[in-house]
Amino acid sequence: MQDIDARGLVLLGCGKMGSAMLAGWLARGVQPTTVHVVDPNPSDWLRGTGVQINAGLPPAPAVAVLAVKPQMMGAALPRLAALGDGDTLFLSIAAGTTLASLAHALGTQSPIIRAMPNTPAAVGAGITAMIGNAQVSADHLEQAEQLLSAIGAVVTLEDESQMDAVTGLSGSGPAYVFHMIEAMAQAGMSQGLAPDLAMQLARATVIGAAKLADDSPDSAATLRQNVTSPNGTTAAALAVLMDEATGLPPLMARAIKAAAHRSRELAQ
Ligand SMILES: NC(=O)C1=CN([C@@H]2O[C@H](COP(=O)(O)OP(=O)(O)OC[C@H]3O[C@@H](n4cnc5c(N)ncnc54)[C@H](O)[C@@H]3O)[C@@H](O)[C@H]2O)C=CC1
Ligand SMILES: O=C(O)[C@@H]1CCC=N1
Repeated sequence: MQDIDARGLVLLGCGKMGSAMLAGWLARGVQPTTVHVVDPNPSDWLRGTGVQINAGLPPAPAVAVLAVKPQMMGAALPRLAALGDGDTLFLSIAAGTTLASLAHALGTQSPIIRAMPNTPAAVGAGITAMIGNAQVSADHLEQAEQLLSAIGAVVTLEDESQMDAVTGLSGSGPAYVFHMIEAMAQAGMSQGLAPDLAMQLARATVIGAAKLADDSPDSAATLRQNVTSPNGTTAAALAVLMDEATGLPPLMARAIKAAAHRSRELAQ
């Protein structure tokens, strides 16, 4: 992060994802005074970090991170278009906003990386996929890796067209798991449990299963089989969940297809 200490970092938009990233960078030792945040609604947390808020921007920061809603990009980008010295790396996490449209606004010679993180970034357990345009050097990629690894794992894509599927799978994915907690708790209530107990059991089950999946060398399929006694209760439930026509696989396929489709729509 030496380059950032010397040249500064600009963060455009500091909502849920911007603040998760900023918290990760500060925890990694980025100096607050080198970070310049632009956001019309700075949170109390942001004000307490010691970063520069809505002040003058350095003309050629090491990195400018774009974390506003895709619909806000049009209004927000002109502020950044004047920045950069040809070596300033632009890093966008906006869903659906393509490298081509970013280059159109920021200059076709600008190095730009498009990335897709997810909200577990807030606890350092995110996963981000990224891809850069032709102007991005190995140093830029390393810089982006350093910044994004402060909030979790990082993978590099081979082709930008993969980004819509990534957005549908891991970008939006935490919401599917949270909804599963809601649905499991609701189902427990339908079987006679009190709401608080049902929610406690559902949350703890998802957290425990996620930890086990993380710690164990076994595949998800093996971990599933380990729960499933022959002709037992789990087998009865999985017969419903694994039904080819009405089970979870076709439902999840439709959900992720809808998210990927929306990601493509946002690019229009
Ligand atoms: N929330 C999520 O799970 C994920 C979101 N993303 C992407 O991250 C981006 C930000 O999403 P969130 O953090 O969830 O949204 P958010 O609504 O929490 O944050 C957006 C921030 O941008 C600020 N803002 C609005 N207009 C602005 C302007 N003209 N200049 C500067 N700042 C401005 C708002 O005040 C707000 O603090 C979006 O593009 C989204 O597609 C990517 C991965 C996951
Ligand atoms: O819902 C959205 O559009 C953003 C992108 C991925 C997760 N949240």
